[in-house]
Amino acid sequence: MKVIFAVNAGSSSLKISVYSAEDRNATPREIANAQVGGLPSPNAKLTYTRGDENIYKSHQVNAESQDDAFSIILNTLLNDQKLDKVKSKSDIVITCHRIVHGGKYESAQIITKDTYHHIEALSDLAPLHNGAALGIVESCIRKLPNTTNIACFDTQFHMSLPPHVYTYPINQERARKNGLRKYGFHGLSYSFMTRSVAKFLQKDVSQLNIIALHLGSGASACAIKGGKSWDTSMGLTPLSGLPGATRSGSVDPSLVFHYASDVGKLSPASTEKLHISKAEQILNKESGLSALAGTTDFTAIAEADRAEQPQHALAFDLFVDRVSAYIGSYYVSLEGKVDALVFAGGIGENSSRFRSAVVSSVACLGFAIYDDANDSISTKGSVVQDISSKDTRSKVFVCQTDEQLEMAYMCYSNDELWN
Ligand SMILES: Nc1ncnc2c1ncn2[C@@H]1O[C@H](COP(=O)(O)OP(=O)(O)O)[C@@H](O)[C@H]1O
Ligand SMILES: CC(=O)OP(=O)(O)O
Ligand SMILES: [Mg+2]
Repeated sequence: MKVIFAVNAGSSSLKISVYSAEDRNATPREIANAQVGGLPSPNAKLTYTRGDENIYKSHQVNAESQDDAFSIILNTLLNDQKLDKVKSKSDIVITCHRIVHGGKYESAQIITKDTYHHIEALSDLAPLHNGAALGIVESCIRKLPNTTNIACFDTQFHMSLPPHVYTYPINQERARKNGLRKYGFHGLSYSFMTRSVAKFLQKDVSQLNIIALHLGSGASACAIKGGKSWDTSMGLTPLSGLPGATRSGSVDPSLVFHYASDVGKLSPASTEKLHISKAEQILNKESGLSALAGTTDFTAIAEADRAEQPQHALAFDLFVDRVSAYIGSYYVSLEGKVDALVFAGGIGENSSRFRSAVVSSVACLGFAIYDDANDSISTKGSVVQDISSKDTRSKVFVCQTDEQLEMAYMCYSNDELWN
């Protein structure tokens, strides 16, 4: 029996799921799940579930960083007497980590000194993520000496992008030398969605074409052709494409030079290890929904009275517009052969109003939803839920994506990682 930890450091959350497996061929079974949301904050919220039992629903904790949140979750798990498979730190034999930027790694890797340094070198390309995730890897090396640490990359799913999609039209020698290309992110989520939707439709993964939307604090879209990533909206870094909670998404690159004269300088948030310019700080952390509406709480944005809070309405409409534009573009690049449009992520799974607005705006492509189904998505329901109206050619689904389960699945299905 092995106990696996799956650690997912998102930009605003830390999610850890604990799995047990009796043997190599058993499916990972989740025995506990803990999340700290609203990071970083002295009012962050801890949610903890053991089996079917909710222990904490929204318990206030002080977590100024992802690493603080990791210590809080580790202590919660170790102090829970009823979690009998995790009695001590030595019970945790595999810890898989979601690493957002993995450069050109095509598969999950055991973290050695070399892999660690390689991931560290990529940190500047994912300033909200890699550094935080590596801080947790370091904590695991220190605090869980029996564990093998495994890096599962957000980028690996997108290594199938064709050259005409991943290439930027810039000097090619410079592009190759500096690794300047589209990498794409949220790959663990897209890989989970692909497997789950194929299973739901009883189709072979290699026959599946979908337009998948992962809409969380970071938001992206992905065209999946024959079960593989064919195009995606994020690029060299997770900044491009759709706007996010605090990220601008794509803007005219020249905007940077007109924003203010000193944005090329190092941001005060830079550290010895991580160098970010003021421009990167502004576009990654001070833009997006928060710059438009003054909040990153999408429920508040979606439910606001349009006349009383026009800035909320603007943020909502702008997000609908950008998401719809990707759906249109990917519908064309998939030659109209689309099995389903799939919504996932904190916003995609929870905001029926947003799904409804997006699907209305792409109705000309033949998508339509059944309102009753859209309004009654249940987190206790199945992983994939169909919200399309009856007679549509292409389906609309909501998928409760699970990046942690995808990582556990990768470890279970890979001999090298398992042994
Ligand atoms: N019930 C809800 N209705 C609308 N939006 C929600 C709801 N729950 C969470 N969200 C939004 O989802 C986003 C966080 O998504 P999530 O995927 O958890 O983030 P992360 O990128 O940190 O993994 C936030 O913008 C939050 O406001
Ligand atoms: C890649 C990325 O933006 O991740 P998240 O949405 O978890 O912040
Ligand atoms: Mg996320």
